[in-house]
Amino acid sequence: MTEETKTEKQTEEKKELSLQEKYELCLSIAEECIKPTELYSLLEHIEQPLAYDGFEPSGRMHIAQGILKVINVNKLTQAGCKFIFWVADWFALMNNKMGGDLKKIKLVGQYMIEVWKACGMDMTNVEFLWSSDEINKRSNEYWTLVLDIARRNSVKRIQRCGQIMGRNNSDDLYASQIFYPCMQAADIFFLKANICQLGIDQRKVNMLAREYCDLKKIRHKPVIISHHMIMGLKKGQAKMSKSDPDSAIFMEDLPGDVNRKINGAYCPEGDVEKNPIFDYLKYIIFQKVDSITITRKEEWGGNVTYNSYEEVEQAFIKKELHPQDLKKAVAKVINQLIDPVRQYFKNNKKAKRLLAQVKKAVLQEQKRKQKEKLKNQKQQEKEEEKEQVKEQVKENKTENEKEKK
Ligand SMILES: N[C@@H](Cc1ccc(O)cc1)C(=O)O
Repeated sequence: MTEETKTEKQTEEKKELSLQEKYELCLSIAEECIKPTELYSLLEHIEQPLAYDGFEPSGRMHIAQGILKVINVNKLTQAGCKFIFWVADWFALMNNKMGGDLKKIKLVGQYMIEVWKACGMDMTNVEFLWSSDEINKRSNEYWTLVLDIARRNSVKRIQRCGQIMGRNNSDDLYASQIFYPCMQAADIFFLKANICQLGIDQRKVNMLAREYCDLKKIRHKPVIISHHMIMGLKKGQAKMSKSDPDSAIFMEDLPGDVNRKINGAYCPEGDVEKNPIFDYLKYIIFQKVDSITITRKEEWGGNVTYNSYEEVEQAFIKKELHPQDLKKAVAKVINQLIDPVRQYFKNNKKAKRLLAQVKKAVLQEQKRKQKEKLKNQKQQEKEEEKEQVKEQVKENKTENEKEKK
């Protein structure tokens, strides 16, 4: 094990925590918590609260889905929770992922579970449940819930949840994308989750579930602990994007990919706001290591070790630390953090085969999407041409009329 990874934070060790410590550990995940007082009471009165997160198996896995999720899940299980990962295979299908091919979606789901296992998720109190299996097992209960949620909400209200499927409010939705939010809200009650531990992009549907509790007079509403969404690496990219491979580090990126992407990342000198490198430092790196060492020539200030995120931030703001030197150190730590995943997929035969299948499916999906985009472009061009012809005819007509007069 290397120097950096040897100093993994204590949160990953098992020790009995006080109520206050558990509460603070849970809150440390939150960009937003609704509501902290309810969270406290939950931890106080329930022996093992149930937390859940869901994910669409939809392609490659970026570092936020990988390492950030592991950090959050480990914190919650250490705080005494049980954690359910909802493998949202049907949701990926409804959202037209992997060309709507459930077989491919399931393959990606298996791959994602393997990655989490490989990068240090403590599995003791973690369970993976596949949405299609669980819904089929208790289908009456599930669909009764979904229909009740659907009948109590307007189409407009459901459309406003578009962000949970990566859609804008103004986007045209498929009919399946109207089912989707109703089903996601139902999941919370179906799974009997006490805590919704999803990204802040999922807050609208979690709020809808809390509103549903008001309508149904359900006393204990689910507590929402929403985590931060890590920025994309390029300038102005608010979030990581699977369609732009350089916007994020992916869990099976090679060292050369990591170095290139971090080197090309937006990191303006002296500015820590809207700076993705600082997002990585705060939410990933300093969650996993206690210090980071910058190696540089004597003439540039010599080597220096920072023992906290705040120390790096201060040095950067004071311009004692140059973006280039920082990037080199950041790339090195990221490479160390994802190396166990690389090794696992290299050395474990079954995992290796799975990765090859996933890569093939992802490639097919990319091609399909490109084709679809091209088709849409052509369609649009055709429509524009039609419009132009119409305009022309109109103009000619008025010309003729003028001449007649
Ligand atoms: N909407 C989530 C996936 C999800 C699906 C169902 C859930 O109950 C929870 C989460 C995503 O975009 O990744």
